[in-house]
Amino acid sequence: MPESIQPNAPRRDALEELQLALREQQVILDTAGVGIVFIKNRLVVRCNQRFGQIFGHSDAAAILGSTSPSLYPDDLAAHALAEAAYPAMAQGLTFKSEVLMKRRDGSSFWAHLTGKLVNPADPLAGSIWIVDDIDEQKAAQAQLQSVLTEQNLILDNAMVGIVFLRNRIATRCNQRFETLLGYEPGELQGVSSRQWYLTKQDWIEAEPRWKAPFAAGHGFEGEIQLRKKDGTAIHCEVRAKAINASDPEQGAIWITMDITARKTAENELLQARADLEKLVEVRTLELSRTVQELKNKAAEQKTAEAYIQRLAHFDALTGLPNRLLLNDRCQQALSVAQRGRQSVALMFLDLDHFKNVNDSLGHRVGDEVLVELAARLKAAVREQDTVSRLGGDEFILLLPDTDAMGAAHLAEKLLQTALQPILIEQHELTVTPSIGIALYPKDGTDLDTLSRCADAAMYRAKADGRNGYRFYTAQIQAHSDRMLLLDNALRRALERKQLELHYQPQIALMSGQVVGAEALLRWTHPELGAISPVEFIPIAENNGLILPIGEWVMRTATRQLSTWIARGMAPITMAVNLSALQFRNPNLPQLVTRILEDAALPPQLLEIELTEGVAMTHPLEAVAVMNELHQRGVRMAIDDFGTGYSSLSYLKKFQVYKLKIDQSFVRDITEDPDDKAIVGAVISMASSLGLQTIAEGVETEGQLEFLRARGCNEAQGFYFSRPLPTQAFEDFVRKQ
Ligand SMILES: Nc1nc2c(ncn2[C@@H]2O[C@@H]3COP(=O)(O)O[C@H]4[C@@H](O)[C@H](n5cnc6c(=O)[nH]c(N)nc65)O[C@@H]4COP(=O)(O)O[C@H]3[C@H]2O)c(=O)[nH]1
Repeated sequence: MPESIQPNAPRRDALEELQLALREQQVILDTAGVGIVFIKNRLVVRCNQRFGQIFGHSDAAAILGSTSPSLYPDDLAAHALAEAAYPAMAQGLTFKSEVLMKRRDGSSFWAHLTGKLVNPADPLAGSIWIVDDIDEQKAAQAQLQSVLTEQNLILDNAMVGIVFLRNRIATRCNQRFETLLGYEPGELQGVSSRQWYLTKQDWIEAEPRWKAPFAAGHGFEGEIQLRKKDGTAIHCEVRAKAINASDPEQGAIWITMDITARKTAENELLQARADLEKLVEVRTLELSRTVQELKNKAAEQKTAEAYIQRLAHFDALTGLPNRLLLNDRCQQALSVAQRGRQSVALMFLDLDHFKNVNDSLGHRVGDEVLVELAARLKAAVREQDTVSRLGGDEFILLLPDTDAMGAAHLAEKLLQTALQPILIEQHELTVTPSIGIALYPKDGTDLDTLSRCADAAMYRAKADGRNGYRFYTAQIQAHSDRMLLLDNALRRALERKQLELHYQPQIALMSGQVVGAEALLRWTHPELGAISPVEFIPIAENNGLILPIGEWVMRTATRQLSTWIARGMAPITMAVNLSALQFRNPNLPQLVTRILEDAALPPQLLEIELTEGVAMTHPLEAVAVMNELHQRGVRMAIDDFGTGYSSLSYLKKFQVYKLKIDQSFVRDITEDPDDKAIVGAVISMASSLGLQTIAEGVETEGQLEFLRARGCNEAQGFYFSRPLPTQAFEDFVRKQ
């Protein structure tokens, strides 16, 4: 603004110099970045272009003449400035201040004012003011300030600990960081971060962990354990970043969170999970054990059920079907046969004298014989046939679609098969079966009837000499019907007093005197009449009735003898037959003693007759029982001697008193040289063993003479007398 500043110098040179100086000054003023104004008498007297621009004038001249208060927002502000500035300026000082000023459009702006009086000694000479528009700078400052304030606010209220570290020294931190580590406000200022590491080693080792990411411009994140002021350790999660990656000297900001509680919770959670896993493992193990146990139980149960099923349907010893299964199969076979008009054969097979095997060799050997026989029977039949075992040595074979010829053929085959020796341990055994056959529909249409028929036929086969087979016939039917009838009738015979004893005299051959009586059982049925003991004794032995009947016989006979003696008869012996079943009763010796005591009879007057078979089946036990009876004074006789096969060695051991020569030898002794030889040998052998002999079935004088000549001690038979009723016997004795 050269035209704005008019020089006033009188001298030309000086004037020119002045003008030059003024021009220079004007250039300075015009190019100055700040507004410069000369105020006099509160009026803008002169100013540079910039001043005008600052106040909103495009031309500085436009502002000339304006009052200085108009440059301020209001008079009050103008007055306050004047109050502040003029006293200092009056002292020649430069006044500096930042004040709010007003532009032409009325808007305020911040300006930096520098003022000086032209002549401090004369304030009216005016003043020079330099106005620097610092509004933008001010705004920026304010903005910065507000940002800083916000930052501080954030810093102070942050929920995480924040620390600024430079060269690992805390330059600043928020309160959270201090409380996190248990320090008072300001305590950590300027403190090395070593302070909050657990050990120096930790602190040293931590450095490379964050240095590398910082250098790469990355942040660092990690979990570290820090130490509180009181020494306790806390778990912290830290995130850090260099303030300026390219200048590590500027330090880094570290954000720290106490995650001890979380960590503890996590650890607890981990522990809980581990515990849970362990528990689950244990439970799983327990469960799997339980499952296994259940499986085992189920398997056991299945096995048990299968076993029960087997037991229910199969014979445990041989594995053959039992009666239950046989019933089933028989029903099926019969209904098939009925539809197809076929014949079915039912075969009963029973081993002859099997009891002897059991009795002499023991049940184990007996069992093995049965197992072997079962296998042979099974191998001999067709697949559709059923071989079953009812128990003991009884087998039933069900043969579907088999007629008489087929059954006979198979029976022959079975007899041959059974005949093959069976080797058990050191024993070579041969068993023979007796077979009875019944046919559907001829003999019966149901299992029960067919069974009865086959059973009866089997008994026929046994009666006919064993080791053979018989078909069921009408004759057998009649026989088996009678057996059944007798069986039933015998059950009531004792109580109905249908039994009676007859006595057959036994004669001493030297003196001809009656020295004994054999008690022989008689059964007279009201309808059936007299029934021979030969017929009913086997039935009684079979159904067990022989025990009470036998006891009755012994009691009656001994009592009778006692009565006779009481009536004056010379004492004789009373021979009583004893069945195998009675002999096997372990209480026999006591029973005999009791009976003798009851009858008040001396024991030596009782003679117990045992058949050879009875004594020989269990020789050792027989010896024991006989010893016992012998010790009690009872005498024993071996009945039917010669029909069996007594071992001489046992004979010596038995406490036998007498041998009774069977009537089958006596019958023909007058003619048959063999019988003569046998009877002669028996008598001399008995004599050499110190045994008495009695011959039974003596019918003729010739027989008697032979026996007497050979030294037989006694005899009985029709030649002397038939068995007699009580009174008749008494009469017989008296008459002799
Ligand atoms: N041919 C012929 N026979 C003669 C002669 N003398 C006697 N007898 C008969 O021969 C049998 C002898 O009896 P046993 O051999 O013990 O044979 C007896 C015996 O084994 C059995 N018995 C009879 N009574 C009893 C008894 O009370 N208990 C037992 N367990 N069995 C008995 O019945 C079988 C038959 O008895 P019984 O019919 O009384 O037949 C008797 C008898 O009457 C004779 O000169 N010639």
